[in-house]
Amino acid sequence: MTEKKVLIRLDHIAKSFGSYQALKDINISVHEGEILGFLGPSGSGKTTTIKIITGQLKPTSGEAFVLGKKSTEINELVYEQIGIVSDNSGIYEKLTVYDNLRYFAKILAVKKERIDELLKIVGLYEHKDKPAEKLSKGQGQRLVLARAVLHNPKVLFLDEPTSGLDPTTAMAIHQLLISLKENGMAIFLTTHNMEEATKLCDHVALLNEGNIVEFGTPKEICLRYNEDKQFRLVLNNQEEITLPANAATAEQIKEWIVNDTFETIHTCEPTLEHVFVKVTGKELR
Ligand SMILES: Nc1ncnc2c1ncn2[C@@H]1O[C@H](COP(=O)(O)OP(=O)(O)OP(=O)(O)O)[C@@H](O)[C@H]1O
Repeated sequence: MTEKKVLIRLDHIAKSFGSYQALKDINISVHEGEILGFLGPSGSGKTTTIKIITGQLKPTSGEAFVLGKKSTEINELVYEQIGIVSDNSGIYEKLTVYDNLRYFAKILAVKKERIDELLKIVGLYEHKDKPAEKLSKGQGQRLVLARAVLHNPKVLFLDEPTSGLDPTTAMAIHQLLISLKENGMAIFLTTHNMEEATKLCDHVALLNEGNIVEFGTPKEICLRYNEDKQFRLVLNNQEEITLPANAATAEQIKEWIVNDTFETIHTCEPTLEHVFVKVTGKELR
């Protein structure tokens, strides 16, 4: 098997604003075909990190690389292979959905057929003649995403891609991100939605007060915090009970199996949301 290329790398990145140290010592790699979830409470340094990787901010110390190039030296050739979705996404409100994409397609030398293909994927094809200002929030977010991936970049940065979207639209965006990743794109994603991170991300980095305090697959991280091993059962009379994983419980469950006394049995490992609150001491926003 060929080794996957590292497309984003942060090497001992620190960033101070005056006397305030926003990032302390950040080290991460994101490979081709990987979605990294960059999670952290409000103000923990997520946007600052994206700005450093994409060359919009200089780190105080350390080095960031994107597509093998130092972030402080990114040129047009590298920018052409990066997609960024943030608040300021450069959509022209008065232009129609189609014309917005056609405008960027021209700049990026993308074939017109790609516009129709993407509009269908993000579910905006039937709205293609609407001015962007008339789109709903979810439709607008999908247009911004379509614009960011129009030229099929190798690396994509997404700040909260599905915040405030209905579940169907969020799912359509998830499917698009999975297909982009399967085609080799490296996706760097910030989210406050722990369910989204669990479902979508190959790896998750948990940022707190400028440091990465946990890193791993969502499953690995959750299992690290599985201290009180327990089972949750629903009995035939709908009663729900939680029991510790010990010999007495094993005996009890054996008896219930023999007598067909329960409906369901689950293990109770913590969710990423539990871990987040435990590690950061902060509730999700
Ligand atoms: N230009 C700046 N000057 C001074 N302080 C800044 C600047 N940019 C960010 N900060 C501070 O750095 C810290 C990290 O900010 P950042 O925007 O990276 O957080 P975040 O994790 O993206 O937060 P949120 O989830 O709320 O978007 C915050 O305390 C913020 O006030």
